Amino acid sequence: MHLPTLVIMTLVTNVLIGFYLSVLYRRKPKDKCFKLWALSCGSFVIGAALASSRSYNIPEFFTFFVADFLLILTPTLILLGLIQFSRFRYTKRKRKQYFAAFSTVVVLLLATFQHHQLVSFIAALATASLFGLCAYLLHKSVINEPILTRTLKTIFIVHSAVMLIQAILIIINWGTINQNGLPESSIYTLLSHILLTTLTALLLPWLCFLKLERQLTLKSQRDGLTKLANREYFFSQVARYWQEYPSLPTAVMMIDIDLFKNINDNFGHATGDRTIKLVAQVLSKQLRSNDIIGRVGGEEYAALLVDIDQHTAFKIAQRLCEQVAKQLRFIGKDEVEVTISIGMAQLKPANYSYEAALKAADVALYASKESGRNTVSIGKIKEN
Ligand SMILES: Nc1nc2c(ncn2[C@@H]2O[C@H](COP(=O)(O)OP(=O)(O)OP(=O)(O)O)[C@@H](O)[C@H]2O)c(=O)[nH]1
Repeated sequence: MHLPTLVIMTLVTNVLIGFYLSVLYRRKPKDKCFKLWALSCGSFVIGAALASSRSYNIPEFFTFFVADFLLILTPTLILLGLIQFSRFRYTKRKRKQYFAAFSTVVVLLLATFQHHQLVSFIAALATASLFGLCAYLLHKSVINEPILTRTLKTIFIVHSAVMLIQAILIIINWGTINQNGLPESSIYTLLSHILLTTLTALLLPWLCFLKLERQLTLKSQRDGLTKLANREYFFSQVARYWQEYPSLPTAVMMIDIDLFKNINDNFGHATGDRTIKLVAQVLSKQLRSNDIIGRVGGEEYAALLVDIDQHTAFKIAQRLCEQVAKQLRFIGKDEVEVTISIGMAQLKPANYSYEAALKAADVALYASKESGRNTVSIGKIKEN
C-alpha cells in the first residue's frame, strides 16, 4: 500500500473519531474521558501530520519537538481517560510523580530535538512506557466485558513492544537515518504505530458506552437515598442466591425502624430521611461484604446473611439492634432515640422457597413489634 495514502487515511479516521468523541462530550460533559480521548485524537493527528512533513522546509522545532511532544501526549491523554475505568488509585502523590516524569520527557525533547536520532529514541521509549501503563490500567479495569478489555490490552502491549523495537532499531542503526530521524528499517514499526493508534481510537468509544451502561445499571439497582439495593434488585439477588447456593445455611432478616412516624412528626421529614440513611450505614457496616442488604420499603430493610447458623445469625441481629440504638442518639443536632426491630428466619434454601423464608421473617418482625420493639424474633417457616 502507498504509505502517504495510508497516513492520510489514518489521519482522517482519527479526525472523525475525535469529532465523534467531542460530540459525546458535549452531551455528557461529566464524562471527562470523552474530552481526553477526543483531545488525544487531535493530538495524534497534528503530531503525525507534522512528523510526516519532515522532508519539507518547515523548522525542525515543529517537525521534531512539537511533533514528538504531541505524539507522546496522545498515549498520555488515553492514559488519563483510562484512569476513570480502573481500580487504580490515582493519588495526589502519584499525580505529582507522573507530572514530574512527563515534564522531564518534555525538557529532554526540547534539549535534543536538533539531534534527530536522539529525540526519536526518547520519543519511542516514552511512548512504549505510556502504552505499557495503559495496558496495566486496563488490567485493573472495572468494565466487565472481557472481549473488549482483552483486545484493548493486547493492542496496548503490542503497541508498547513495537515502540520498544523502534527504540532498539534506532540504537542499532545509529548514524544511518533518513530525514525522519529514523532508520529505513523502522518503516514497519512506524506503520504499526499509526495503525495501532487508530485501532485504539476506534475501540475507546465502546469503552465509554460500557461505562454509561454500567452507570445506568447501577442506578436502576440502587435506592437513591441509602445507596443500598432497591426492593426489586434485593429480591432478584435473593432469588439468584437461592438457585446458586441451595445447600448453604442462610438467614433472612426483615428490619424496621421503630415508631418512625414519631421521628417524622417530631423532627420533620428531612431528619426522617437522614435517619433512614444513617440506619442503612450502620447495618451495612455491621454485616459482611458478601451479605445482601436492601431497602425494601419506606423505613424497612431486608438482609440475607450468607453461610450462617441460627445462633450466630441471632447474635448478629441483636448486635444490629444494639449498634443502631448506641450510634444513633443524635441526628444532626436533634436528640433522637432510634431503635430497630428485627424478624429473622434461618434455613437451607434447598428446603424452603425464598418467599416462605421472607414471609416467616416478616411475621417474626411483627412479633418483635408486639413484644415492645428494639428486639429480635425468630420465625417458623412453612414447608415448601
Ligand atoms: N421521611 C421519610 N418518611 C417515610 C419514608 N417512607 C415512609 N415514611 C414514613 O414512615 C412512617 C412509617 O410509619 P408506620 O408504618 O406507621 O410505622 P412506625 O411509626 O415506624 O411504627 P412501628 O413500625 O409500629 O414501630 C410513615 O409515616 C411514612 O410516611 C421516607 O422515605 N422518608
